[in-house]
Amino acid sequence: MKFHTRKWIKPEDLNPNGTLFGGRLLEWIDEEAALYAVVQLENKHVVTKFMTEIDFVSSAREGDIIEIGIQATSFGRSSLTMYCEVRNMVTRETIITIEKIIMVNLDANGNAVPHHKTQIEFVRDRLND
Ligand SMILES: CCCCCCCCCCCCCCCC(=O)SCCNC(=O)CCNC(=O)[C@H](O)C(C)(C)COP(=O)(O)OP(=O)(O)OC[C@H]1O[C@@H](n2cnc3c(N)ncnc32)[C@H](O)[C@@H]1OP(=O)(O)O
Repeated sequence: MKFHTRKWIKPEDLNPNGTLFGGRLLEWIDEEAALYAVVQLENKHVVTKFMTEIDFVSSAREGDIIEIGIQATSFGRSSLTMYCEVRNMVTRETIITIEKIIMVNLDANGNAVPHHKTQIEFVRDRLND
């Protein structure tokens, strides 16, 4: 799995306990998964449909750098299922895992439509075509 995005934990990202606010992390993950789906499905009309249980394994503190990893695990007809792991960039300690994030490919009217994708594609290969 590639960890494409790094975040530096700032005071505005903290909860009253002084650790990373879970809602902020979920926002970052949702955005990362949406962008991953946009690139894979080559369509900017995607929505989050479903997430499995979220397991906050450990936390992060102000000044920590975390990195977000997303990996496609299956391609449906209109859906894309992804696995997510967030870890501390320095210690490699896992912060959160999400077994399944499902994004759905939409048309301009917001209806689920087939994406005709079956495997992970790399942008560099598309540029070579
Ligand atoms: C290079 C370009 C630069 C441009 C750069 C622009 C970047 C710009 C990025 C913007 C990215 C924004 C991303 C924002 C992310 C949100 O904020 S999304 C907001 C929150 N989500 C929503 O509001 C979604 C609301 N739900 C819906 O609209 C409808 O449920 C949906 C998604 C259209 C699906 O409708 P539906 O009638 O359920 O459709 P249906 O065909 O039955 O199911 C569709 C698929 O979902 C699956 N599914 C349905 N229900 C479930 C379920 N409960 N569990 C699991 N799977 C399910 C089905 O199995 C099906 O999968 P496939 O078999 O087709 O693979």
